[in-house]
Amino acid sequence: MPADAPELAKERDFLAEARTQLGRMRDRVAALDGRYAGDPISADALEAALARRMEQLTDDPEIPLFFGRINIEESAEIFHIGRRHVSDGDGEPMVVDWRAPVSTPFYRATPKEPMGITARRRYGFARGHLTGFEDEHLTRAGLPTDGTGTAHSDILEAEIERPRTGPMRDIVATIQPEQDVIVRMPLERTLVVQGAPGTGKTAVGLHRAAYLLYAHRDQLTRRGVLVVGPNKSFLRYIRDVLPALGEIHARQATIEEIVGTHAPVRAAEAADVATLKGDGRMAEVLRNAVWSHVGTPQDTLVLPRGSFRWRVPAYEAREAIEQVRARDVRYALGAAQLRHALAHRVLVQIEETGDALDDKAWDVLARTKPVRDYAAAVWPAVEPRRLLFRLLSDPGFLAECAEGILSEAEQLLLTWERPPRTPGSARWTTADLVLLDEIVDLLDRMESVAHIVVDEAQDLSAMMLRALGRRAATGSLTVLGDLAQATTPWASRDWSDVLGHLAKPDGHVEQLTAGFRVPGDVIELAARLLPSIAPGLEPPTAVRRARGRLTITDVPLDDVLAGVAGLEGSVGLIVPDDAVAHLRTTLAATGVAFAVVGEQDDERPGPDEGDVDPDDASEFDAHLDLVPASLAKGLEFDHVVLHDPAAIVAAEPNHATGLRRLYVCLTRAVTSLVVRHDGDLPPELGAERLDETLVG
Ligand SMILES: Nc1ncnc2c1ncn2[C@@H]1O[C@H](COP(=O)(O)OP(=O)(O)OP(=O)(O)O)[C@@H](O)[C@H]1O
Repeated sequence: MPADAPELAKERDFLAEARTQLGRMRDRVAALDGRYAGDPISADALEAALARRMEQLTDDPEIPLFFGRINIEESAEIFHIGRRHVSDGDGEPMVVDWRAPVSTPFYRATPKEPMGITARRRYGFARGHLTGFEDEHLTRAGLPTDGTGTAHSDILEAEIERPRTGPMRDIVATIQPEQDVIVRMPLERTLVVQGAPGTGKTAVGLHRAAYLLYAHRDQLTRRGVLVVGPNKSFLRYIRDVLPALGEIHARQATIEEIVGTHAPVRAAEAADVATLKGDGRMAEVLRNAVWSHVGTPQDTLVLPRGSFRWRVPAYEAREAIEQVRARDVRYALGAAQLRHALAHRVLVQIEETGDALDDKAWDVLARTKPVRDYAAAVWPAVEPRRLLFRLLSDPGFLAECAEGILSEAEQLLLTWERPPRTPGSARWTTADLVLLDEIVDLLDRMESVAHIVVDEAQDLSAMMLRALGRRAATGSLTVLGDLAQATTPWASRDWSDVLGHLAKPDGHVEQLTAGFRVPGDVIELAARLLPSIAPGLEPPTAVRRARGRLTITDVPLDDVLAGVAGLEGSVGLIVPDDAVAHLRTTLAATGVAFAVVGEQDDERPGPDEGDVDPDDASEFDAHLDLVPASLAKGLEFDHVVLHDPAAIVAAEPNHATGLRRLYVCLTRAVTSLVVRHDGDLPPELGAERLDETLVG
């Protein structure tokens, strides 16, 4: 970093002035009074908007107001770039938002393609204090480069190498060109981002959400943005990222929470049953099941009106049904349209007698009891839970709906062995709720949000993807995932299938290849599994300078834990799920403070509801996290102790899935990884080829 003291002093003055101006902006908002709005509803909305604006303008002294600067060649203007826009008293920008178009060259300019800027400056900060800067001149030849056309940056390197603590942080100061291209893709584009572990998929997806919220503020806040993650612990891990970028309007949910509005999940089921329920063919079965309710009228509709009795013969009612069905509308709308079609036939007869009737009269006819009763008999209302209950408990009905779609064996697999007595007493599983979601949508079109970011998407079944696709029917999606990390039996093998199930066949696949998390040695070990689990996929290229520390050992776990106890940064002890309870007790006995990832899912007692150990840390804030292997996905820790890999593999329904789970667990480490085994390492790790020095 250059020791250019006068320039550094100038930048510090600029920072102080920017802070003053931010304070002024905040004071101005504070002086506005929502109560003077025209009516109470606008007043409430205005008050809420002002409160939000105040929140956005809050100055956190720990967070730098800007992290970069660019010099524009043509105008000779200088722009400081930060998390939010700050203007001076005359409305001139002092700091521009990182998402503004003017900021793009900060992320993407190279000496080869300077994008209209002459220089880029990056700032070093420590707890909000400006400590230095480094300049990169993009139009001067002969610069040292790292081979990618970008000069080496110590500040960038320090950010990438920093020890990890706590939940995930934003990467706004160091977004890389290949990542920035994805972040700023147009809203209409549905994208899949395939990337090996630690290539920044989650970070990129969240920054893309923040970018889209900025670039299409009205549309996105009105119609909504949804971030979907694999489980609640993961959502807790990422929950601070968007608020740190000033965005508090994105809903974050798991797929279980999304479909959980239909009924509570009360049971789990065998993998083969859940897999079949997640199969895309189920959509066709459910469609048949819903539409099987439409009957063939045999009787005449008779509608008494005054002294007349108007009639619609059965063959005309059949015709009306055909016409409505040909429109391919949702089932419930079809029922309403049938009532109107029947009423219309009566209307025409009345008009033929010389009576002129208007549309209101048409509506009234459609709502008369004889029309409603007749329509309800041939196009009855369908209750989703009742329908699914029937499908899973009545083999005859299932056979009718699944004919030519599911084999007899598959139908048998779907049918409940011991059916519950009523739909109300059914113990629904997650896969059932996804089916209910499909039925609800067959009945009535669901509302669509403007954009969905879905993480770990490789693990979703076809039916789950359909549930998300319909929620973005008039919007778009950013789909993040890694086929090599697929650990559900219903996972996708191909991104074009995923796009098909999302009903976005035109979406396209982007790749991220640079690994920001996992050090080289650890990648090399994990990559040995790739030929068995995802033959077409490449490991990431480690951009981290640190090679990392990798130890493979069979010494007792206590000794390993003693070895990592004093290390700086977070420690994740990843263990087979069924070892958690035992290790929890063992760790508690040692008096070490730790948290169990996922434990917060089961409502912890409040302060007045029992004894909460004050030493109990909450996950991601603790130095040591005990992590069930099934919840390791998406997380990272400075130091990982991976306990009993053979048992982690064996816990999965098949060996390939077990190896993928192991791959996920092996790739959580930022600095060091200890693989602790009992002499039974999975052969795919190539233990015989392990370097002597690694084997502790
Ligand atoms: N441009 C960047 N600058 C600094 N750090 C980065 C950058 N991109 C990613 N990282 C860091 O790399 C780590 C991994 O990122 P992230 O979790 O988004 O990767 P991922 O591809 O989603 O991984 P996984 O497949 O394991 O879920 C995070 O700590 C993230 O902050």
